[in-house]
Amino acid sequence: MTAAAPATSVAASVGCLRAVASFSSSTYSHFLSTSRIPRFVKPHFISLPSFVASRPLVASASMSYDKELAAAKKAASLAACLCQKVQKELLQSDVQSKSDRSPVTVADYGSQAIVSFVLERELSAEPFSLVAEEDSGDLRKDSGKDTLQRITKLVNETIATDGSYSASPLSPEDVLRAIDSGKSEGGSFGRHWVLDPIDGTKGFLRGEQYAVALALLDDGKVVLGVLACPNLPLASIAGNVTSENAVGCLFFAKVGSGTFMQSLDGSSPVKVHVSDIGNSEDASFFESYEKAHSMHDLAGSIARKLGVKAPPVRIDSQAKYGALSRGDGAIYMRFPHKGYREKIWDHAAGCIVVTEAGGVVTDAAGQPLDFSQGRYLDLDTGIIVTNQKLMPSLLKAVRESLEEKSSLL
Ligand SMILES: Nc1ncnc2c1ncn2[C@@H]1O[C@H](COP(=O)(O)OS(=O)(=O)O)[C@@H](OP(=O)(O)O)[C@H]1O
Ligand SMILES: [Mg+2]
Ligand SMILES: [Mg+2]
Ligand SMILES: [Mg+2]
Repeated sequence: MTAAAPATSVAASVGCLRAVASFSSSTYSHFLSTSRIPRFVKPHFISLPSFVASRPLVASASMSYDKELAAAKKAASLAACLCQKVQKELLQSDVQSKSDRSPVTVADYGSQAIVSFVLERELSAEPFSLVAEEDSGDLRKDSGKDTLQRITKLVNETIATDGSYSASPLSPEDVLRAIDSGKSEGGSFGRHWVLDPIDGTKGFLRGEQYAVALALLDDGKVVLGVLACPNLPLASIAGNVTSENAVGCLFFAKVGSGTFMQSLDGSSPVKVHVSDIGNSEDASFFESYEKAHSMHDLAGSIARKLGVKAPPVRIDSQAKYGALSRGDGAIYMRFPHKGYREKIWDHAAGCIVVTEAGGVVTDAAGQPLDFSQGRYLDLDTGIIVTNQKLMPSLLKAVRESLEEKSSLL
């Protein structure tokens, strides 16, 4: 699945404003009054006073996270509106390069500013910690002034379409501050939002798949995740084909509650489930579009061992996790080249979207991903994702292929 359909993207972007409006803060005001221990008594950087230490250590199971999920859906949907607008008008001049030479666009910055703004507004009673991909360094330089003006305009226009924030428009300084709220280091204690404002920037630039990926960690565990995929068809993309033109999916998952998908223009959510294929010959697999991001030859050798007949489906971004969560394919394999360190924002939202849909996400050694170690994932070799039935044979094939590869070196 690659190309976005321009006509349907326009329809989705108009519609998504309706959907965002329906996540109004007033609809969950009752959750504010029934919330658990106030967030302001939960310090992130200092030693625990006894009244906080008495709080159950395993927070996730008993928490509802309803207002956080509503805020996350609203934030990601509004950010997706901004991205859709930019993708339609994409100009080469909008693309900057970070020091690692990865691309970054006005939409990456604008999306991060919007998510940060919306979460802070919607959850103002809670301390706010955000681990996010972008920072404002380049925008603060003289050479970034015009870009910053453009981002500020885009952010204000997008926020205005929602109608629930009546305050005066954000200044460029407000936008820089909102972007820089994303500098948190995360960790194993307390709550941290994790954001990839555009995952798959290269896909975004090609006019293809990308995702706004937002998750919440509580004491190091992912407890909710939202994936907005503006160009992903609402219908299945199994076999790399789709019969329908309508695009724009919002996946969301909360610990213990399953995974749901709705259209970005606000249809009712439907519960999704991973494929229940048990015979690997019938499975199809996803992998990164970019060869530089994952060793396609290694995934190919694993697929041959499993007897997979279908060719790989190459799409950008965590849209792969979303598509897998609804059963469009059964396996996702990702084997970065030596030396690359995976970031938590590239997997946190996708991971809970798949696991709550009944899937399994592990590293190449079969260990669950650990999101509690800061901005990076500390993992063995690669990431594999599939359903419960296929995981044992997939792990075996991965182990054998890795052994063969290392014996050749
Ligand atoms: N060398 C290398 N190896 C592995 N991964 C890398 C590498 N370089 C970048 N990245 C990260 O890949 C993110 C894009 O996700 P995907 O790999 O799924 O997309 S793609 O299909 O390859 O476009 C991409 O996320 P974004 O920067 O948000 O687009 C990067 O974090
Ligand atoms: Mg990037
Ligand atoms: Mg990314
Ligand atoms: Mg990104």
